[in-house]
Amino acid sequence: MQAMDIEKVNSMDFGEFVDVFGNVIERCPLIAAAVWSQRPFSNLEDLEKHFFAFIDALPQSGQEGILRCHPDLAGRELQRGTLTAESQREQRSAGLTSLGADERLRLAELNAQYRARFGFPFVLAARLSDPAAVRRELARRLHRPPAQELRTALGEVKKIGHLRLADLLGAHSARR
Ligand SMILES: NC(=O)N[C@H]1NC(=O)NC1=O
Repeated sequence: MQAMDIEKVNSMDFGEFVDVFGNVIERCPLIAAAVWSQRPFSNLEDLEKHFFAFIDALPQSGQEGILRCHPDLAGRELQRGTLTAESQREQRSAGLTSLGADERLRLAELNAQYRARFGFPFVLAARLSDPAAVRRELARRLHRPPAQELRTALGEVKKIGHLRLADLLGAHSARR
């Protein structure tokens, strides 16, 4: 899709808005549906603020639910080709689509350990990473206290959402 300006966003009806922004937060179109009610938006930052405020206002069960909507990095969905277009692109840009079998297995083991410990999948903004960094971060975050890890993981969801929004609105931002 072509980049658009904020006036265009503000003129969208509900259906169009959810079509365009429904996957800013992976597989959580409900968030875009709720954000639509907050229009008009003054700019990209303002729009983004509403997505993030919705996440922050959720109870812990809802925040964990958001994390659970994310596919594993280099996991079964990638193998099967059932990732969302956005996730596919992000995982490819991180080099996760061209891993050797050993590396894939190692990541699958770490992902399984992480999920067993925290009850949600390991989430990281893949576009800002590469296979070695993914493995390193997974191994490091695996040992953190659950409350701290939940905050970190939601921070990664926001980084992913920021990059997806910036793509849609054609903003050139390298903010992490
Ligand atoms: N598990 C996980 O982090 N998944 C995601 N990360 C990312 O950049 N795109 C995703 O789908």
